Amino acid sequence: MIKVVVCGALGRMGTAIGRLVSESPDLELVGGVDVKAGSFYGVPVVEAARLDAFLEETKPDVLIDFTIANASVGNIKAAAAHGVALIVGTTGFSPEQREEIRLAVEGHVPAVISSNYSVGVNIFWTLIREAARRLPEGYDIEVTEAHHRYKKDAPSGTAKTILEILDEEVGPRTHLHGREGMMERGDEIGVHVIRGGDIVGDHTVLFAGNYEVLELSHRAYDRGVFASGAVRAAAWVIGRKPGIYGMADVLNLS
Ligand SMILES: NC(=O)C1=CN([C@@H]2O[C@H](COP(=O)(O)OP(=O)(O)OC[C@H]3O[C@@H](n4cnc5c(N)ncnc54)[C@H](OP(=O)(O)O)[C@@H]3O)[C@@H](O)[C@H]2O)C=CC1
Ligand SMILES: O=C(O)C1=N[C@H](C(=O)O)C[C@H](O)C1
Repeated sequence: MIKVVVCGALGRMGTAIGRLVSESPDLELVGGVDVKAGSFYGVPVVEAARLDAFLEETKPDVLIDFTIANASVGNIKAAAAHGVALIVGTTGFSPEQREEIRLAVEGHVPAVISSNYSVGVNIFWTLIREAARRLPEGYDIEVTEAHHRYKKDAPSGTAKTILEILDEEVGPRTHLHGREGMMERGDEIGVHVIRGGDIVGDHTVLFAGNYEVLELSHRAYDRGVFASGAVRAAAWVIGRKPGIYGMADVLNLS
């Protein structure tokens, strides 16, 4: 059995992941970590300050982290120091934090890090790459994302991954976050963020040319799509060489 600890256990994603791990025949949920102690699915959730001691006591094979960027970096370092494999779904990292994570992980433990664990979004990213590569010059590009009212980071991690893909395929362009007032369109990529209600996660890329618009969209209806991807990655990551992997590796898309 693969022993799993979930960081952010009492959050929206931690709860969904904990349930799937507890129901899996191949995985054993040994506990959770959150800001406050508690329990979930019959196992303890310990306070964040006890993470090191908890890893020492429970000796998990994998730690799944869906918390917040500032907390996640420390959780990743703790797991790597204990030789625990990682699945990281947290978004909103700064470039400096990404570098800290890379240094903590590379050469130490295998880690899957993805801004989106759904199968659909991972296919969506390949379609965006293909469209951006094939369309001739002259198409304007706009990226829109919508999420629930509680989401803290903006734009979403998925939207940032989309922008990375577009930059790779069409060359780096300015990312213009919203528009207001008088302005002429240049060759920027417009980025638009919507927050409201209980929207699980919508992303759209629009390529607008003369007399035609190509629009690619993905809509998640339930967090289960992210949770099941993260749990699938947890089973996959065991036994891999140390280093950073993406969900495309798990799904064999690359
Ligand atoms: N990659 C993907 O597929 C997906 C990624 N996400 C990302 O996952 C993250 C979590 O999302 P979501 O579950 O909606 O957020 P929630 O706020 O519901 O859950 C996060 C949980 O982490 C807790 N937390 C904060 N600091 C720590 C810490 N140091 N150690 C342990 N737990 C801590 C929070 O406690 P408290 O509330 O008390 O601060 C909260 O319970 C976000 O970054 C989000 O963007 C979300 C969905 C899919
Ligand atoms: O916070 C969320 O809810 C989500 N976050 C991820 C992101 O920032 O891209 C993935 C998904 O869209 C849901």
